[in-house]
Amino acid sequence: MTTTIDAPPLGPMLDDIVRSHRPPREAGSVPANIPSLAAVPFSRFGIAVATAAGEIFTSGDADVPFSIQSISKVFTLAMALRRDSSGALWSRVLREPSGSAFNSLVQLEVEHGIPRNPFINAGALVVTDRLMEETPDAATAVLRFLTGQTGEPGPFIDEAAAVSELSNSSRNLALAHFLKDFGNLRQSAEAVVENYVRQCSIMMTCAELAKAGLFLAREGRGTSGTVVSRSEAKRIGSIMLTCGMYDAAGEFAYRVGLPGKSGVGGGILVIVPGHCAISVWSPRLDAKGNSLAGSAALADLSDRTGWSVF
Ligand SMILES: NC(=O)CC[C@H](N)C(=O)O
Repeated sequence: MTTTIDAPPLGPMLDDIVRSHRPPREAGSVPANIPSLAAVPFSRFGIAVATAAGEIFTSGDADVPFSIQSISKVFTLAMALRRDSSGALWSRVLREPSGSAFNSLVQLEVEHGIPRNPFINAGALVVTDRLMEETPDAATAVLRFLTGQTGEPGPFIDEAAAVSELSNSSRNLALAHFLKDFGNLRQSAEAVVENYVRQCSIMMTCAELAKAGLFLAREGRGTSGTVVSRSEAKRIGSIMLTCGMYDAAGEFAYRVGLPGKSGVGGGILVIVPGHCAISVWSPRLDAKGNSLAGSAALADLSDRTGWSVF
């Protein structure tokens, strides 16, 4: 990695990324099961970089809250690992790329209720179930964690969006019932899906999300102390790289070369270990459920800066 944070100047570069990648016309899709996301204008585009040194650079709609959706899976995993000193979580969920859609049922049945990784829906349901063992209202605990990391009261749960997603959650309920049938869920399927959907409905801005993810770029050290150990931070980054973009993880690693986690709200969180956390948001999605313009912008940014783990 030859390029440093401030050369070339990051602020003007981010402005240029926004100019180049903000969608000029409607393209891509919105998720069918989350009605509130269809109402977000296609032309929204924001980007933020939070540096290990404590600086924050933003451009475009970086201060507009959006639904973090599956990006929440990174934070729930970090929270669960903090409570999992025995490593028992890893007997309930694997760490392998799935090569399947994030909400696929097929693999879970064939593989006897052990999800491939914590970043597909089945794996995230197991992680949420683990959090609920100590904290029944896990979604509120996730919100508190994020508020703590951003140092601002900004993040909030869009409860109306959660209610509407919950009434369209047959597939996630099916996954949860499969997990329960295989003995891999302690709480009821309904309670786990409700917490999961509420954690997905957390609203954050790009600036807040980049700040919240910074501990992963700083060997586990967050804004107010250690979040996870150095080796856990490395491992979460490894799972982001191999599984964070579902069945497009290989393509994203090829184009961007950095650990990332997407959500169907159109956000992507990316980690440059030792340097910074980047978040980008553009609401329209490709066929795999990843932000269309967001992925392109990150490929462009990593090419311009040389930021890569390779
Ligand atoms: N990939 C995602 O962001 C999926 C999250 C969404 N809440 C779902 O479960 O379908």
